[in-house]
Amino acid sequence: MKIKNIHVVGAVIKDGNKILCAQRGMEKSLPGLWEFPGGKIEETETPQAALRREIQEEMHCQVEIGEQVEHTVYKYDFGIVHLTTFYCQLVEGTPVLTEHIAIEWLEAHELEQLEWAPADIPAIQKLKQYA
Ligand SMILES: Nc1nc2c([nH]c(=O)n2[C@H]2C[C@H](O)[C@@H](COP(=O)(O)OP(=O)(O)OP(=O)(O)O)O2)c(=O)[nH]1
Repeated sequence: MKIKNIHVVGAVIKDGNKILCAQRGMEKSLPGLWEFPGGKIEETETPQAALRREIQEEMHCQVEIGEQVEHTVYKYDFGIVHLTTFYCQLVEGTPVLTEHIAIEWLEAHELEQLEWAPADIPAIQKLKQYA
């Protein structure tokens, strides 16, 4: 069977020096690992539109999307994830937990304390470097 390509966007939501980190549920793929909130890009969407939609759905917030942080391609056993992360600012609302089991606000140099989804590691490195 052909392995599927999964196009995903993630939001690096910054508030001052802190970055929002979200923990995946235990019943999902990559259980309990940390990620940037976001999700799959639907066929008709731009990455930015997908990210705005996902953050609204998952965290009940509105974000303004800035520059790209990183683009990574990572092969998991369930598919090849093409992950693009963008800097974001909250413009309305306070993040609430709907799909995730925990959130943390950490400084860039603290991000490595968490166990991240493997596709996120290049973004974590980059954020640390530019902090
Ligand atoms: N949102 C998000 N997803 C990520 C990141 N890193 C990473 O490998 N992923 C993976 C996890 C999922 O396989 C996919 C995102 O899909 P999703 O958020 O729409 O799906 P999900 O977790 O509800 O779905 P599933 O994989 O359990 O079916 O990308 C990240 O930083 N943010």
